[in-house]
Amino acid sequence: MEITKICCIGAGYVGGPTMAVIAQKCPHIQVTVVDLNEERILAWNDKNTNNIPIYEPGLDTIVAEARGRNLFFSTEVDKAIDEAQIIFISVNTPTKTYGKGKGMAADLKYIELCARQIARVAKSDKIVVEKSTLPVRTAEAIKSILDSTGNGVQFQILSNPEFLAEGTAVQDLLNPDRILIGGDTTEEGQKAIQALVDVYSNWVSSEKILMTNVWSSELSKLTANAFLAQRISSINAMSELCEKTGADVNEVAKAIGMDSRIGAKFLKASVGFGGSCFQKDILNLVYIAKSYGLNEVADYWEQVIIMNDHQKRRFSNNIVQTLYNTVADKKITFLGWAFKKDTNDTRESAAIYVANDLINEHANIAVYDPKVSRKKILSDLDYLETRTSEENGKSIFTFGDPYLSCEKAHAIAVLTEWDEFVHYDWQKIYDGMQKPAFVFDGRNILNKTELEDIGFVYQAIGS
Ligand SMILES: NC(=O)c1ccc[n+]([C@@H]2O[C@H](COP(=O)([O-])OP(=O)(O)OC[C@H]3O[C@@H](n4cnc5c(N)ncnc54)[C@H](O)[C@@H]3O)[C@@H](O)[C@H]2O)c1
Ligand SMILES: O=c1ccn([C@@H]2O[C@H](COP(=O)(O)OP(=O)(O)O[C@H]3O[C@H](CO)[C@@H](O)[C@H](O)[C@H]3O)[C@@H](O)[C@H]2O)c(=O)[nH]1
Repeated sequence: MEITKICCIGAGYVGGPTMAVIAQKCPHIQVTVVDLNEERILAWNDKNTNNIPIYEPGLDTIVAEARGRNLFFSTEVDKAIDEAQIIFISVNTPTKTYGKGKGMAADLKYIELCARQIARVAKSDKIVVEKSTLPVRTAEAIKSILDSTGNGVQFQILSNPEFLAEGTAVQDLLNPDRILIGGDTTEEGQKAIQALVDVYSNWVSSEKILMTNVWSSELSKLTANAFLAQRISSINAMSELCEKTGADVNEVAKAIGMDSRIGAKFLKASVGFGGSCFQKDILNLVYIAKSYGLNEVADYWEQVIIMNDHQKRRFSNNIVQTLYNTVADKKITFLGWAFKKDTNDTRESAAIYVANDLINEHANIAVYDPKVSRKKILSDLDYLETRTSEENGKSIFTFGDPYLSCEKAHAIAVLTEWDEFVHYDWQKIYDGMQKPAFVFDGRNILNKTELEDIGFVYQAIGS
């Protein structure tokens, strides 16, 4: 089957960049990204590609090249579904905040709505691709909804999880480690797999395209995130032991990372991992394991989250303790609010939880982040429902200039590893601060010797 029209439901951090790259690499395919969120679609269509809703290095250039040619952003969901041969579902699958599985299971209501909408609208055969991260066996539920229409339309469901990391999304999409496609072993299933393989083959070599059954594909995504997050919690656990013993976690990470069986990546100790995926996907994995009665499996993975929560809490406790057991009315400057560098995404960022703890201790928090707005910071805190929006507003001070944000501060906490923080004039910052001037480096990016020579009291993670 020659694919000429693709539609993607969900113009978020996955749908937007993924479809932009498909459109760039497949000029013969019309790619339409649809979303219910009008504001988001308007921003994707903004004449100035600096204003697209997602900040990812290189994304604006790709959008500028393909948009209007074969890449379209629209709120006309029905029309796009009707026209497309392949429909990607890239909607959000957050942790449930209500009912059975609250706080653990993935909320599949948006997925189900998509399936029902496709079932209602489709008049010709479609390949439906799960791009969102989903619990293993979700394809079964989607299939059941799609096959109940009685209108004779044939649907093939594929699982094609996305492995991009934010901040490097464009590079990850252009040069993926692998493309995973799960589908049925039937002849129709194999044809559908081949149609999707043909799309990716426009820029990904065949040895990187892996085909499995649907359940393996769905579960591989949760497994990959669990393994990645586990490495961070493992090194963070060691960081605490390093602090007690005089070992240095950076040295330990380097030493173990040189073992080719362990590998050097994802061993950076930090204030704790954030982002919309790791916690959500591990909690989902834990829930699935429990639902099959696999309590040891569930407990094993839950420990990754417990360790991460401990790491965030340890960081805020240490700030309070070091500042003579009180931060009340003190100015603590946060450099960074995003969950990692090179993204404007703040979901589950460690900064939110550290700020929340310090506001409980009556600190004033000054924030500078090159890509995150005051509105976003306040909504992140409001979401925790620890106190009123008004109270949050009175505790948070945001700055567009990093030097101003540090003026008269009692302490600086580095929450995101933005490159620019390393290159600041730290002498100038020191001169403007209260003394002793403390720096708590939650990302281990600053030069300890240089800072101590200036006069800072410098504390990193794990040394
Ligand atoms: N963010 C990442 O880096 C990443 C990477 C890999 C996989 N994932 C997975 O991809 C999925 C999407 O994540 P995201 O970060 O892009 O989420 P997101 O919240 O940024 O985007 C989802 C979009 O879907 C839209 N939407 C929801 N229901 C809809 C409907 N019925 N019709 C039309 N639009 C609808 C929302 O308005 C939103 O704009 C999740 O399952 C996530 O786990 C995310
Ligand atoms: O050694 C490390 C590596 C990462 N982090 C932190 O871990 C979090 C997640 O980082 P990263 O994995 O790079 O970004 P995400 O965009 O969350 O990407 C993860 O989650 C995505 C969504 O499922 C997957 O597609 C990706 O493969 C997976 O890496 C961030 O807070 C990082 O600062 C560390 O603390 N130490």
